[in-house]
Amino acid sequence: MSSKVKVLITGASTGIGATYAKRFAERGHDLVLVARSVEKLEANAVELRQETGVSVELLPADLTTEAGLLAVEARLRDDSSIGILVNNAGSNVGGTFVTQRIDDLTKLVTLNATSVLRLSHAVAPRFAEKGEGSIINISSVLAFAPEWQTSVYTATKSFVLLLSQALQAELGQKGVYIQAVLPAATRTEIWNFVDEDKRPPLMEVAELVDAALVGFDRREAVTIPHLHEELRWQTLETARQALLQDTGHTTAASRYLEAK
Ligand SMILES: NC(=O)C1=CN([C@@H]2O[C@H](COP(=O)(O)OP(=O)(O)OC[C@H]3O[C@@H](n4cnc5c(N)ncnc54)[C@H](OP(=O)(O)O)[C@@H]3O)[C@@H](O)[C@H]2O)C=CC1
Ligand SMILES: N[C@@H](C=O)C(=O)O
Repeated sequence: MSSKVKVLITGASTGIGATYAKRFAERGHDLVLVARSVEKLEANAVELRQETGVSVELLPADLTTEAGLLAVEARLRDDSSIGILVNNAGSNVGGTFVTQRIDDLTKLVTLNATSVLRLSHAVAPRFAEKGEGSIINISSVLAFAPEWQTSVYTATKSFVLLLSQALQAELGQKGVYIQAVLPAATRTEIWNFVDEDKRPPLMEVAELVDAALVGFDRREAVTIPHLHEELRWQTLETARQALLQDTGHTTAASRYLEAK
């Protein structure tokens, strides 16, 4: 049993989540791994136990179902040894808004957004009470790019970013750390829905996660590993705050006043 806090990672069977599992195991954290594919989870668990000696528990769950969400929420609420939650599970769907099936879109929202909300809410009271605990939410740079790709996926990633920033504002003062990680194109199976010749240049997943963990160790609120010019993010945030400061008027802006 590790003396370090236990880490629960969703979407830990492949890609970014599986790499987070490897890295946290290498740091000596016991793990709880969540995904649908028991076979992949078991294979990862065997390798991680052999390589690092940490405890690895599997919690197979489909986070687009009520039963799956309830099972993981209960574990997060009841297991006080879990001190880090990585909300990573996510998917995308191909096609355009008008061609995508609404069932697929509602599942996408449940996985990418509702699961982040519900699992964060399952741990936040305990973390706040204890005055410590971390939540890593995997958003995307597409949170800034509604015109770039499928609309609903982008909207879910904007939700994750804004929720993370709001929770950091509320819970940071109580000792809880919330990190929003915004990857850009990274080599994982999520790209399977895009033809190989249509994919952008991809960052290797270990490079992405290692950079994100540097941000985590620095307690950075928003971590954007692909963004080389940090000033671009800082400028966006400054402009956002300035916009908010200019919305306290009681009369409409002159550009909306019709000539009398
Ligand atoms: N790769 C990239 O370019 C980028 C990825 N991201 C985000 O990174 C996160 C991880 O994605 P990535 O590693 O790339 O993709 P992968 O497809 O490689 O991994 C997705 C993970 O989520 C799990 N998952 C999918 N559906 C469900 C479900 N219904 N219930 C529970 N788990 C589920 C999968 O496991 P299983 O199928 O076994 O359930 C898998 O472990 C996502 O949130 C994604 O939006 C953000 C920006 C860029
Ligand atoms: N392309 C998206 C993943 O599918 C993303 O960059 O978030």
